[in-house]
Amino acid sequence: MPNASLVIANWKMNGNRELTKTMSAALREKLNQLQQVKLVICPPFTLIGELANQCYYDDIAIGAQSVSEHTGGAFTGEISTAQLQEFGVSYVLVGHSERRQLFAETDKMVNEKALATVNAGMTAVICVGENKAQRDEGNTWEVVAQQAKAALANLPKEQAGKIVLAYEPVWAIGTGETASPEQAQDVHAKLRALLVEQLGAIGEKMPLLYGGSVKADNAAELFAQKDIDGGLIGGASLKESDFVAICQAAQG
Ligand SMILES: O=C[C@H](O)COP(=O)(O)O
Repeated sequence: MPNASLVIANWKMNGNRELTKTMSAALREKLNQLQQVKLVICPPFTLIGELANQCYYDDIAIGAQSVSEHTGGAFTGEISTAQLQEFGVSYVLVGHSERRQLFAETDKMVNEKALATVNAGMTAVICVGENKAQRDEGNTWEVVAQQAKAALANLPKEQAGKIVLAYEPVWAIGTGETASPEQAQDVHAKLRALLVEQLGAIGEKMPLLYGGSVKADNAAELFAQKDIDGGLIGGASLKESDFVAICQAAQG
């Protein structure tokens, strides 16, 4: 039986005002059947206000796809934690592989962004994952552990409740090539142990999400794994019927 508790939509640089309406309406219709699953949507910055208005009366949380590690000032193109919070944002994706690869975000920046997010009272969804070459060379866990440890550096234990980890193998993102449930569970179990080692008993309860080509037809099997507590969904979060089906798979 799936035991997933958190499903996060990452629209990336997709979507428009219309999608904020149709997606929130589609989810609203099913919310009473999805009570065990926390739903979060991370639209592009410009759609956050509109989506927050659409979801105001629903139990759907709003997330941002990134945030600045700085609190304000001369950082053209950036956005601060306070500016996000003013629009009702309560989750922030941190260290997504696209940010790391395409926008040169380093482990140090990921750590600073995660700390800025939790210190502001929001939940940081820290993304980690190996690329194809790293997996083929047998370095998956080494890479993932190093990213996770760096991202969690200096995190006060009492803030651990505001951290979610998302394992996203880079080779599975947007490729249609999903990690098998066994491959994903293997990494999740190791991440669970790492969290317990670093943060103590709360590590047992911290949500661990899987992301990478999660679709309506493979979600249930992934979510049924012991240490997979939900999903970070890209492409399939842009179509109402697909995303609703994934959320239903999480509910079980
Ligand atoms: O943030 C979401 C992940 O990058 C997964 O994207 P995807 O579901 O399109 O593979």
